[in-house]
Amino acid sequence: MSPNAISFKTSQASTPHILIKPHIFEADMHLEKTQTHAPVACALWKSNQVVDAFQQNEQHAYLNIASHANEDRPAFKLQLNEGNGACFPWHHDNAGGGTTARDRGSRRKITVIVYLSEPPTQGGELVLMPFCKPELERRVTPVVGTVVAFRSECVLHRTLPSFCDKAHNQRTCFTIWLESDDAANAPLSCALPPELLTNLRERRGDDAGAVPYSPMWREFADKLSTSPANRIFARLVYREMFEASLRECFSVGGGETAEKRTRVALAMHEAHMRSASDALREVADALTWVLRQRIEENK
Ligand SMILES: O=C(O)CCC(=O)C(=O)O
Ligand SMILES: [Fe+2]
Repeated sequence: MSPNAISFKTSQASTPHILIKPHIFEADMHLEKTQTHAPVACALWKSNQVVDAFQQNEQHAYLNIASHANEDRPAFKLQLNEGNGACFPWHHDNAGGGTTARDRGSRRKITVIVYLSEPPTQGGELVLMPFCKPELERRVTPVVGTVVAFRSECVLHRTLPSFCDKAHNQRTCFTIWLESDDAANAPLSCALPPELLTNLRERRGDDAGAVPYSPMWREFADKLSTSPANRIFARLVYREMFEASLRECFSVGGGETAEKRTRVALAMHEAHMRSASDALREVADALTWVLRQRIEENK
């Protein structure tokens, strides 16, 4: 298995920075040695059963799940989390990536995870956080026999720090990504309704802040929650949550290496946020207002 890494892109053009997640390893099914070591999982990958299940269900037709043959199949990975607090920070699964079958992050639509071990002694849950919908937050305990499928292009998610004291409760799973032919990562149009633009303009006046946010921002947030476009705002709206999870993920193990890794991860996060335009920030502030309202309502 090889270390699981995260790639950060600070702009559309820049080459990604790669940082490894301590104590998390993965094996890519495109590699022959993985196929040999995991023949059952490999047979499932090659059978396209999971793709078929999504394609044949009319309810999922809008997702446009694509079929791929042989080497062109989307990623299928085995994952081992050794514990010691190892975790994934908040992310979407289609945040860029290359164009080869192995690294085609941009078309991912659905993530299917099959858990394979006893639950960790502590933590390790997968947390799903639909955009601006705190009432829909879900936690999944990673226990053998559990299968979870979610729209990873638009649902922010992470795993919580995992601790285990026995070999059989090291967190193991395999992950199947389903892609669509429409490039979910392409430049996104999610036009603001004109009333919301007017609302922003009014708020920008001399009496800044005196004009309230329009309740229509709630509807806009709802639309965004099922669109990959929410990725543009997620880091700004959930900035503290992102930061805390990056610290948790990269400081595992302590010492100089962990400190350096954490510093780099946080610097990338900051750079991402700094690169946001003023207009984007303004919209993110309005969406943050929606999120805070909803958190209050759910108390
Ligand atoms: O291990 C999990 O439960 C989630 C992993 C994940 O989010 C990913 O591989 O992108
Ligand atoms: Fe993910």
